Amino acid sequence: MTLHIQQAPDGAPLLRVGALNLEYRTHHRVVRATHDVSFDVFPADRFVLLGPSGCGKSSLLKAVGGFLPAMSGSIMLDGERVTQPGPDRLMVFQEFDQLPPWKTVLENVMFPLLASGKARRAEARERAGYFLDKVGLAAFADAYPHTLSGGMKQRVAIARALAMEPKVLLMDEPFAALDALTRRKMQEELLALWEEVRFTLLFVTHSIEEALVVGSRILLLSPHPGRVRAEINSHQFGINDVGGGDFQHTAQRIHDVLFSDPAAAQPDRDAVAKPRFKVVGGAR
Ligand SMILES: Nc1ncnc2c1ncn2[C@@H]1O[C@H](COP(=O)(O)OP(=O)(O)OP(=O)(O)O)[C@@H](O)[C@H]1O
Repeated sequence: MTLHIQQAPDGAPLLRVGALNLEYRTHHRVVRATHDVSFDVFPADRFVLLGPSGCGKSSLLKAVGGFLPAMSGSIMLDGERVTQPGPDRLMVFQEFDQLPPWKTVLENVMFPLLASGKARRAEARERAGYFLDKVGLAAFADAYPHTLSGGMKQRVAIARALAMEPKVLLMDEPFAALDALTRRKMQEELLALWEEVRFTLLFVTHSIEEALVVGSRILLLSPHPGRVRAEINSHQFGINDVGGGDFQHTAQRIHDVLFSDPAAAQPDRDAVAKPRFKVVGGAR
């Protein structure tokens, strides 16, 4: 089976978010979710949006997904403005009830391929089988979702999204509802899958550890309303680095940038060997 890996010409960003302001308007008030957020995601990035609860991470993901319109600013995917949802941006959520319970695992993965007209039945079956194998669920193709564990359901949701070969896979705290051991295993499996398929990932979490493990680049957002505090490269960390000195040091610095003195975001002279914090904003 041929997989189409997204390549942008000339190293251009695949996804470009510019000065994005997001708001929710109710009868009584207006809630500003993000303020002037800008970032670029390149092909095969594992780009993480990290920040405290309420800083607008999910709102950003919804906006990239085309479900939440921009109040101002822009979202460009592969040179096209994002104005509505599309099969080139698929989302995996935290909840375990993303799979229609009346369809088998195989039918669940085939469904978007058939519904979107992206593949006919035979090809959809082949693709679905391929990705179910990749997430270790080939033996459960005929099972129904209610017979699966939470982690298995998330694997099906990932297989279903990847089978569509989206330009960007959007994941909103996909492992947050899992127990610690399963969560760690799922992170490991996601990285193994990425090694094989090299998809582009936009991943939301409020766990610093998860951001460092899953991400190759991390955008740090301030508390509500979310503004960009800093951006770091984190590709050097993997699952086996958790607990190590460099990992802990970086995690502590991220914590400082996110939660305490914004001046901690300033690069210090003795931290040159560690991930570079590209400071985007100052104290606010
Ligand atoms: N449907 C909505 N209507 C009104 N306000 C909303 C709505 N959804 C989110 N908000 C507000 O927008 C802000 C950002 O919310 P969002 O869910 O994007 O944050 P988050 O960083 O993903 O938080 P968490 O980590 O807790 O999920 C919050 O102040 C929230 O109360």
